[in-house]
Amino acid sequence: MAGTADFSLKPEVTEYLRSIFLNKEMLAAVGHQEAECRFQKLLTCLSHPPSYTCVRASTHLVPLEEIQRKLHEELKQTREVASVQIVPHPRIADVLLLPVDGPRPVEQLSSEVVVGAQCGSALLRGAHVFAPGIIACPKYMKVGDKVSVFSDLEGRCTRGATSFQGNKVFVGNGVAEMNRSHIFCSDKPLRGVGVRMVDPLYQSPPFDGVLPSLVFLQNLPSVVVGHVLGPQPGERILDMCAAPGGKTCHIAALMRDQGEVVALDRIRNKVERIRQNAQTLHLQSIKAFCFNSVDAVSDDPPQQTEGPPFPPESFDRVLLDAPCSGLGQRPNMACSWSLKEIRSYQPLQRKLFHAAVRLLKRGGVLVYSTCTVTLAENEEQVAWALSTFPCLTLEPQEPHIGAEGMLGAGLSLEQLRLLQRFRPELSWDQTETKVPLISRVDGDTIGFFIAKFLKN
Ligand SMILES: C[S@@+](CC[C@H](N)C(=O)[O-])C[C@H]1O[C@@H](n2cnc3c(N)ncnc32)[C@H](O)[C@@H]1O
Repeated sequence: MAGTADFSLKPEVTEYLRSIFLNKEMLAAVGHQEAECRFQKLLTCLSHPPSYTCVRASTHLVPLEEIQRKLHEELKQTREVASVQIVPHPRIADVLLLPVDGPRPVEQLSSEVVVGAQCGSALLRGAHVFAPGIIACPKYMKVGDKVSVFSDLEGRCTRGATSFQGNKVFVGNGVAEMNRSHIFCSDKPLRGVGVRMVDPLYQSPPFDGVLPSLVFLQNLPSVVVGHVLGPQPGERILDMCAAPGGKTCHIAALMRDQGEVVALDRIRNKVERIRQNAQTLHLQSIKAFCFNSVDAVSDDPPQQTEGPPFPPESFDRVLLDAPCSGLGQRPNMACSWSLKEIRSYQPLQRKLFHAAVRLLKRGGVLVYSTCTVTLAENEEQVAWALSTFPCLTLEPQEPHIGAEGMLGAGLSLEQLRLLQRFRPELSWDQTETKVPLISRVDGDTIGFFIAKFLKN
């Protein structure tokens, strides 16, 4: 495939991931060759975007067909998108899908701009190059010049360089909106678009600010989480790690904004984002607080305030969308984290899990989710939870459109069947570009994991 290479990781992290995907249980089940092949496909597909953009529609405000029509009109009129296909998801009633065009045959130019790996990943999702993301550009680059944009995978390019021969990947062509001197020699803080992408490797519809109260950009597995939690009008729900509030808002919408959704996050300015998103989507049942959820449960007599900490058994349902190593995110061309950083999440997730179980009422539902692919943060956490909390049992999930849980953590086949792991590597096939969008969507997602528990 033209353009992007495999997901670039520190060698120790690649080896760690390989040991997960080639674990003993997996090798016994599928054999060495198939396990290795799946692992290689995983590394490749993580560096490419899914073949569609997923938006969650505000069906608590307006019927889906009307949102689909409005979105169509809006993209055609204000964004001047000539033809746009918008398809409702066949099983999820509040999801619209828009195909991404790519990888497109784009010819490389002689003038090169180099950006950081994070910026490069954003370009694959349809962004333009913001000036602070530019690391190198031609010596005499001026406004209006046509340039090819490359992503520096290993962070080796020197800021201000005029060229770069290291490990880089082509992400498309654009037009400079700033001179080189403005980018590298200005005293003022750099702002704004430095290169406008006119011929990106992947073309997705420009979404920023489109129908803000009616459509919300969200990965398909993240939308599935809200449905699996199954919130009902009038209930009291806790979202323990909520910012920026995508799932919080979905939960409130599924409850028709009746009841209470308590959203906690440890980072203050991120909590503000939850409030902004709730306001934009006209949701009043959300109460957001800045708080460390590890300490969100207290045996002290209840305070008069409505915020945390809360007495045990305060909530009908709890969502623990845990902070995680994020290795399922797509497209992601490079991750510079050390193995120590990747492995640091399991203990934190367990502390959060303890609080989650205590805060949940008996008969209540706990959903645990991550956007990563490791066993340590997914199936191993489930095995640990089932042995640590005898009151918990695994529950079937609806909808269940992803794969089963992965072998390797000692869970039974029956238990694995109750888990939902989105595994893009299982259906990744670079030759099958003609398969209709609707047959591809459920397999072509970010890497994601969902477990649903009942507290007995
Ligand atoms: C995976 S993100 C959540 C995404 C969010 N659920 C959504 O759908 O928009 C994890 C969040 O957990 C927050 N976080 C990390 N540790 C936390 C803690 N101890 N207590 C509360 N929030 C925490 C992070 O700030 C981050 O916003």
